[in-house]
Amino acid sequence: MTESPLARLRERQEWKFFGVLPKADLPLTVLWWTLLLLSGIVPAVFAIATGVVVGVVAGGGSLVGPLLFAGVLFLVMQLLPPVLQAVSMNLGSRVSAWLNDTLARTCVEPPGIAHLEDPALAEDLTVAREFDRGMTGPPMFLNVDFIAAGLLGLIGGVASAIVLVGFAWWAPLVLVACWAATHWLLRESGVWSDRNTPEVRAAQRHADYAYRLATDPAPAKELRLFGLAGWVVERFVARRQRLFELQYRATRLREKSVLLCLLIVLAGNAAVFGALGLAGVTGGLTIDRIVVFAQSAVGVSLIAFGGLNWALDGAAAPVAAVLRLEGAMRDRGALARPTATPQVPAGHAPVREIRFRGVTFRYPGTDRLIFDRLDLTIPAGGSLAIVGQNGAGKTTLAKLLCRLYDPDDGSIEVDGVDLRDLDLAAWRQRITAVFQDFVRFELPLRENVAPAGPATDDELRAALTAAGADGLAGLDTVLAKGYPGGTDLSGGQWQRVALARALHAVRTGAGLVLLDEPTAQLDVRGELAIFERVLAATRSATTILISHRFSTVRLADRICVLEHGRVIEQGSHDELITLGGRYRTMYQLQARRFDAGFDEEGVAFDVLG
Ligand SMILES: Nc1ncnc2c1ncn2[C@@H]1O[C@H](COP(=O)(O)OP(=O)(O)OP(=O)(O)O)[C@@H](O)[C@H]1O
Repeated sequence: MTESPLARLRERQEWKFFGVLPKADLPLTVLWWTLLLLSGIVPAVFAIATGVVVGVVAGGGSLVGPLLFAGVLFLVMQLLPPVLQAVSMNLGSRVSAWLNDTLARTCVEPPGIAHLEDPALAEDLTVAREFDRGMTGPPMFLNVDFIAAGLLGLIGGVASAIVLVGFAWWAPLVLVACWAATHWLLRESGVWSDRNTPEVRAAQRHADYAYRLATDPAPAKELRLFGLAGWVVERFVARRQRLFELQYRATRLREKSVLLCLLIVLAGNAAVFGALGLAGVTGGLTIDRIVVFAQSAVGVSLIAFGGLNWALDGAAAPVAAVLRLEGAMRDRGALARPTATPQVPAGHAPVREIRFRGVTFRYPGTDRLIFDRLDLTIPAGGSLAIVGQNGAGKTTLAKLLCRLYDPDDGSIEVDGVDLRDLDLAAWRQRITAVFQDFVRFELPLRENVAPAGPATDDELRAALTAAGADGLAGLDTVLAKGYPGGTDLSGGQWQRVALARALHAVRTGAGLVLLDEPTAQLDVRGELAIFERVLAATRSATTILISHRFSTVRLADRICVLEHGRVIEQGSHDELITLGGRYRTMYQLQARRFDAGFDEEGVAFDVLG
């Protein structure tokens, strides 16, 4: 089935661009279009007014009225452009703001996170995020100004063409066709058409990455240490160069096309002006009418070339990208629908147990099986440590518990209710976590500990003390350099703050605590003391600890060993040591490494590879 022309038009990114303008700012858009129409029509009316003045001069009569009218029009013609420019730029900024807000919402709103990891969406995401940086074209506020100039040409040209109908019906048709052909010829010759190719977008992504490597503080250490400064700059310059080349190639006027355009335009104008001249000579047209029509014939040329296509391509690309992402991210970040009315977990969930039943899971868009019919029961109210080699799936298990993804097969049940049938927001309110890559909010310590809501100073201090983080900074000190009075913390200090955040959440109702390497950056002495305190503070909750440090692992009530997507051993520390399986091997390996007299019991050891 072929699409209707209207449907095809609606699919065009230019159409989408104009559709977004009223969403960005309705009154400003109405004003913009009104000013555009006025600005486009006034010069054609001015041509008529000058014709009237010439007619009066030639034929006699009072000049006051015609001169006054022409004078007012002239004044309006002088006043409109700066006003239109200001409105265009303002509207462009509103469009930028709308796009940025929409993109932020689009990224944040889906309940899952797969949409942020999907390579198929990465290019659109780059275009949508970077459009105002000027890497592949002017920023939006300038583009809207260029678009206004282009539209003005079109409206002005059409207005002049309408006036020219008074001379001969064919004259405006010929001129409009000739001038419009310049658009078609130049566009078809590829002048504007390849500005947003995958190659441009890929170059943009690489340039952007190199730029961030160079300007962000985090990579600064490695750049210097590994002597990568030159490499980053070269990479950035090379990608930018490539972008410029692509841009240049895309915008370069092809000589052959231009020559053809000039010939067409020359022929059309020769015909019209020839006819005008002839009509003047043979007395078919009076001088005032010749003045009007000659100006109109010149006015039709406003349709020509213009930067309209070019500016529209540039402005419409991010709009189309954001609108595409809106739908795609909603789909990719969606989770399975509940089979019944979502249930709100009772009390401090879970009450009895969490059970993984035959859970099979691959990350979306990948083939590797992370869990293969995994069965695991986590009794509520105790602590469970999960151990296993790098990449065994420990963090993935925590992410599934947070329902950031759904299993491909099997189910995760909380007190017998499938996680998919629980009210997601209510479930997440009952979970707290310290992830390996926890967020270091550039906010005051207060909000780092209690980001979700207000807390009293006493509550905050209690959480900080339990996490061994008292005295790090004032509650209102911003934990980032670059803010007045701001400070940065060491890795271990940050980890204590993240622990305090989790402990505070437990105090305010979280019943499931996920700790993914929560003490990896703590010094050996601090680690044990703090972990014991954390266990005490989370006694009322169900705690899941992921760790390579057996000194903390052994403190958990139960331990499970994850390998090849399944649980291969389970039990208390003593039980697993007695069992003499994988846990015991790993434990002893680590104990031996740290057997250098740290601790008689071999308690203080470190990461197992
Ligand atoms: N977002 C993702 N998309 C695709 N694959 C992923 C993603 N995150 C992790 N993986 C893969 O899933 C596997 C399990 O990762 P996971 O982070 O759960 O391991 P882990 O047991 O926590 O490892 P570690 O001890 O190193 O922290 C790894 O092979 C990893 O490459």
